[in-house]
Amino acid sequence: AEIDRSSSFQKADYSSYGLPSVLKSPLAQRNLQEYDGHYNASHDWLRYDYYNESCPLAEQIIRSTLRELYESRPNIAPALLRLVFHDCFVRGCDASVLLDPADGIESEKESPPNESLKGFDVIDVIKSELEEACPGVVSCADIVVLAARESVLLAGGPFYPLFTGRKDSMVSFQNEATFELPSPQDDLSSLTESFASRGFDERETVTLLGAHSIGTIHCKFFFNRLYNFSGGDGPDPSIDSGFLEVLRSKCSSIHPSSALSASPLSSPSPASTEKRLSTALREDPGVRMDYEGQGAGFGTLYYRSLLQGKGLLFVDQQLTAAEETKTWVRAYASDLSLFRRDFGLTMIKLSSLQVLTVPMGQVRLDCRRVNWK
Ligand code: HEM
Repeated sequence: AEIDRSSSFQKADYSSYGLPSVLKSPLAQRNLQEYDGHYNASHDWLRYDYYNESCPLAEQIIRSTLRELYESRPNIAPALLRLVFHDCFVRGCDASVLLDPADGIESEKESPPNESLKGFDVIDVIKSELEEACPGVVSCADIVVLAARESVLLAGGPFYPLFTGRKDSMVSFQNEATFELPSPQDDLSSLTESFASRGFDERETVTLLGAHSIGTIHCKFFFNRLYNFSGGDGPDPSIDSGFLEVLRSKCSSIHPSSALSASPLSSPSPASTEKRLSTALREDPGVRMDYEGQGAGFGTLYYRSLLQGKGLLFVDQQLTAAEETKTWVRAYASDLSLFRRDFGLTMIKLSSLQVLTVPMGQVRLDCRRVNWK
């Protein structure tokens, strides 16, 4: 993509996004204390505007490249938002999800929960622009978090400030990706346990799942809810009946054998199964998360749908299964600005999980490969 280096973006001015007052909220204070503790403990090098001297245009280049690509491919925004979750949730935000399989590397990309991840080519484009501007300086891990931040903004979500200075991992963690990423079939207690293991409380878990306001979910991830829920022969009783018909008709073309069985993503899948799943994905039309065509509203529509029994994934609908989480679903359904504030703060927290900083890690020259000296 061509970069317009002449256009000068202003340095992020958080006041125009209303963040300073946000940062005074109790949730923010708690989060910031956690970040401070985190950074002071071992990560003194993550800081605001890390590339100020070494690559002053870095964030602008990421922004303008994405904006240009987004014009013709708006689905890159949901893809990159999902990518940051899958990177940061598995051993932290270290770009390990970007590594291709190679000698000695069993890549996370090839683990079943990552099978339908997209956006790797977009990261490559951004990386090559950055390499041209400042060779060997900007890490892939920073690109992943900054690209997700721009994607949220492009999709109509909030802006949030991010520290930079992450380094890239030299290993990929395929087993962890297979077993530790949550499953679309998780019930509420598995979901909250899984997010608690990464330091997110129930409120933050509800907040993060608001990312499912945008993008597409392939039918195979919820097909069992339409016909043979829990191994029985009826639909999931928590689905609104009119919505059930809509979903059945949207997913009528997929072959039931390609749908997930009871516990699909929690066990490793042999190569033959992966091939079958990829073929199935190509034939699966999926359902857009803003299926009712009410505009790509980032936020409240998702939570309002949950309150009406119109969640797509079982795990989404589980947010209404207990008061502790349902309270936040209700709050976000009716208060867009509360959701936007919390979402920004929780994305800051997600983007700061277990980062690698000097002297650990490296700045990969190609995000798909480790630099071997
Ligand atoms: C319990 C936790 C989660 C589970 C089980 C889960 C699962 C899924 C599944 C199965 C899909 C559909 C993929 C496809 O059809 O190809 C999806 C899509 C997506 N997920 Fe999640 N997800 C979770 C949490 C999150 C979080 C925390 C984020 C980001 C902060 C996120 C962002 C997205 C986005 C943006 C999409 C749409 C991707 C696209 O259209 O390309 N998810 N997720």
